[in-house]
Amino acid sequence: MAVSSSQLPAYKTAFLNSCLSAQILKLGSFTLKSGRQSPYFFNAGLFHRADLLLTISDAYAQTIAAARSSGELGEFDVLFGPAYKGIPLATATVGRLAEVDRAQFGSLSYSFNRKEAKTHGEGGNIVGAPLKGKRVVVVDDVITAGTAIREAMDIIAKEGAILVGIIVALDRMERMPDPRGEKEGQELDANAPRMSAIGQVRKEYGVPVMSILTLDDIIEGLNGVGTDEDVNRLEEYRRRYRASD
Ligand SMILES: O=P(O)(O)OC[C@H]1O[C@H](OP(=O)(O)OP(=O)(O)O)[C@H](O)[C@@H]1O
Ligand SMILES: O=C(O)c1cc(=O)[nH]c(=O)[nH]1
Repeated sequence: MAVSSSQLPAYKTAFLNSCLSAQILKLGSFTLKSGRQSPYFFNAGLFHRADLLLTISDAYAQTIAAARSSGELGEFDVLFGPAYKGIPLATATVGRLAEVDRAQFGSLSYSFNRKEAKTHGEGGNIVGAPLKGKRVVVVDDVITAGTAIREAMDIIAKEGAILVGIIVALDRMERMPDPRGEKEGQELDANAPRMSAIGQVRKEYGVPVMSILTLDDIIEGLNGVGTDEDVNRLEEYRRRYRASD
């Protein structure tokens, strides 16, 4: 299955094709951390091969560099990768940014958290650059309900750092879970529109949240390439869970 959409920029098409050929983006039936059943899943753990790691770190680096040039993203000192999948992503992206523009990005650092604090040796749960007083961009794979990104932001605040922006590979564009529960097959209340976790973070923290791909891009790319059944399932999921922002 090879995507060649005239509606998507070339870099998105190339990234989408890499994700499909390495089965990083899979179609089927998956249970998300939020409990939702999804017809697609983005497994960033599969960017382990050298050429794929270069592809994704280049996509993050180009998106960050463009946002810096346009002024959308302010100055920053550290890329922070939340454990676990954010760790190789932030680390590889720091290296790629220095290759893209050594004068501007050569002194950037990476930093990440341990899920469990270390009690011997250097101790603590931050590895890499200490965060105190530093301006930080978070690099992660996916934001769905926002649980993981909020944990990352709590760490940044606790360490005394300043959040400047967030970048993810995929914006799933879905509404935050309804605290009253969401039963399979039950129509979600159209009178109670809910924002995406990304929209909520943008509003609450006033920082840019950038993504390389969105669910709209995936559907656009797969139109006429994937099976009708797969595309219909994606469209139905988007219709059901679409966020209000
Ligand atoms: O927005 P959310 O609903 O929190 O879901 C998205 C997050 O969940 C997964 O990470 P997970 O916390 O499972 O950790 P991992 O990186 O160790 O896989 C995934 O990698 C995203 O970061
Ligand atoms: O919501 C999730 O748990 C989730 C979705 C997705 O596409 N990829 C992932 O790693 N987690």
